[in-house]
Amino acid sequence: MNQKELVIVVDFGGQYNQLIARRVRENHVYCEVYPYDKAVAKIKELNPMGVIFTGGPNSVYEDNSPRIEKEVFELGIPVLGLCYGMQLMAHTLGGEVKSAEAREFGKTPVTVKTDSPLFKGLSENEIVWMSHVDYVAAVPEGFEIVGHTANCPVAAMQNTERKLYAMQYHPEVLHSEHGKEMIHNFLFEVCGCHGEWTMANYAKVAIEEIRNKVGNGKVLLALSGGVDSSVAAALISKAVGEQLTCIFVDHGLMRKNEGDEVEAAFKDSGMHFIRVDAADRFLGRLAGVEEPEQKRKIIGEEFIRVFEDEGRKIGSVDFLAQGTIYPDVIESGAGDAAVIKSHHNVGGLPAVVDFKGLIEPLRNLFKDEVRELGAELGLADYLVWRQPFPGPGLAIRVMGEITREKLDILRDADAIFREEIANAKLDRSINQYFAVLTSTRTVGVMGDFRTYDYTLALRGVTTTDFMTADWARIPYDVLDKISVRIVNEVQHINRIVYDITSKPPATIEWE
Ligand SMILES: Nc1ncnc2c1ncn2[C@@H]1O[C@H](COP(=O)(O)OP(=O)(O)OP(=O)(O)O)[C@@H](O)[C@H]1O
Ligand SMILES: O=c1[nH]c(=O)c2[nH+]cn([C@@H]3O[C@H](COP(=O)(O)O)[C@@H](O)[C@H]3O)c2[nH]1
Ligand SMILES: NC(=O)CC[C@H](N)C(=O)O
Ligand SMILES: [Mg+2]
Repeated sequence: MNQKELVIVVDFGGQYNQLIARRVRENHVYCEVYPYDKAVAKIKELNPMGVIFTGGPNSVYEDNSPRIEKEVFELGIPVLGLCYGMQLMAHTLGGEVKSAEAREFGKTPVTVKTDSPLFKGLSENEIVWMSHVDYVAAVPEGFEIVGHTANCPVAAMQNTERKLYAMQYHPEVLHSEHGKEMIHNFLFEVCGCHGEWTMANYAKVAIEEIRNKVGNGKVLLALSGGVDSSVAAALISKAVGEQLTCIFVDHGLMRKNEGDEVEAAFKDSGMHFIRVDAADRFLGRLAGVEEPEQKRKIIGEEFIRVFEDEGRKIGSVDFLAQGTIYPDVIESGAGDAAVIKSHHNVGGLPAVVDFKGLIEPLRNLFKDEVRELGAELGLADYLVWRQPFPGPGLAIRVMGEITREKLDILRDADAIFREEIANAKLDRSINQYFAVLTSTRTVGVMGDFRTYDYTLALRGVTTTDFMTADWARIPYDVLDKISVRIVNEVQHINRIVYDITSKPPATIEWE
């Protein structure tokens, strides 16, 4: 890994911080994220090419808002402040930050100075994504304003001599139309990066690291057959071969036929593979539980207990490996970010675990990077391009209490939905699609009889990183075919709705 090309993102608690890291990496510059209170020590230790401050929910003029040591601006390393990061830069260096009367939110036209290195190659009028109430009312001495909007006097500022730059908006979000170019400009025009970091390098370093950590020990990998754990399996197997055993837990919350499909895919892969039938365990513990976070925690814990039991059977297993990726970590509330959902493999992990250590070689990667790595490792296309399926499975797609009957209804409906999406050749363009069994019942009429049955919701989204998503525009005739088939073929569903919310404000899964 070319550490010379490192950029450090300083996390002030924004929800999209990992996206910044991702944008940097898209430029083949390696990037790591550190919380604001540990960042300066890391910056001094690692001497990165550049530093980026993220946004965050606080206001700099409040007493307990996150700060950073002033010396970070004096190290001669370029700094780019975004949103809260810009406000903090202004505040720390003697500028003024105030609260505005109204929030500026959403796509906003901005006027920029194209002679700033940040805007090289762009036009004077750009569209950017704003999300703030506070604004910089006066820039610090030595700074010039290089961007403004109708409501925001300082949308971008710079001090080229000290290599300090800032933007009030979020270039990392795709809604900022040339945000990628602005980040590229910071990396290449300001920091002087060359972009030499690749997935082939990542694989090489990760394999080395796993080997060193594991030594002669044994590793148990939680393998779901999904993209992440399949890629983790390939990586760990390359690193420690026979020392790896893969455990697939069939928790009774899988989609139709999925258990058998996963078994078929891995049984003859050359890796040690064990399928555990744990449906009774999981469904027993989930009986009567309605609250989504509680379901997630129970599933997270039960997974671990199953792995521990299997570990004991194999004897002296040292490490538990999981296909955890960056979004799992951030959405479970890493650093100062709010907890949106406890992903079973992170926030749902019990405090006491019967293993010496965890191995999570994909913990810093985004979904599309994982796929790129999978392809690099020679994984089959159908595994690399599978749509993601959450570890808690159908438990978070049956709203409220889970019963075997509801699971069966959902499985059948979901299978029809997936089949028709594949028939319409939409399975690559819609990145995730599934059915949700709501707990709402409504009145219908079927063959002259009154029915009082469940409402099924269909969800389809387009996204690359699963951190933000748009609802998929599935053609009406495809939706119609799906609706007719499900109501005809699956008992106890008499109404179907299609989810037309993006993320944010909704999430992809319903629980
Ligand atoms: N049924 C399962 N059996 C064993 N391990 C599992 C199971 N479901 C999830 N896991 C573990 O939890 C991790 C996170 O689950 P997650 O669904 O995010 O990833 P994945 O299944 O590997 O990939 P994908 O996101 O494509 O579904 C997995 O990588 C795997 O280590
Ligand atoms: O392994 C997982 N364990 C979980 O607990 C979990 N919750 C959500 N997801 C998946 O993560 C992506 C984002 O989902 P949300 O927008 O619903 O948070 C989507 O791809 C979801 O399917 C999970 N995956
Ligand atoms: N998104 C942000 O970083 C917001 C920063 C600050 N809390 C504001 O509202 O202006
Ligand atoms: Mg999965």
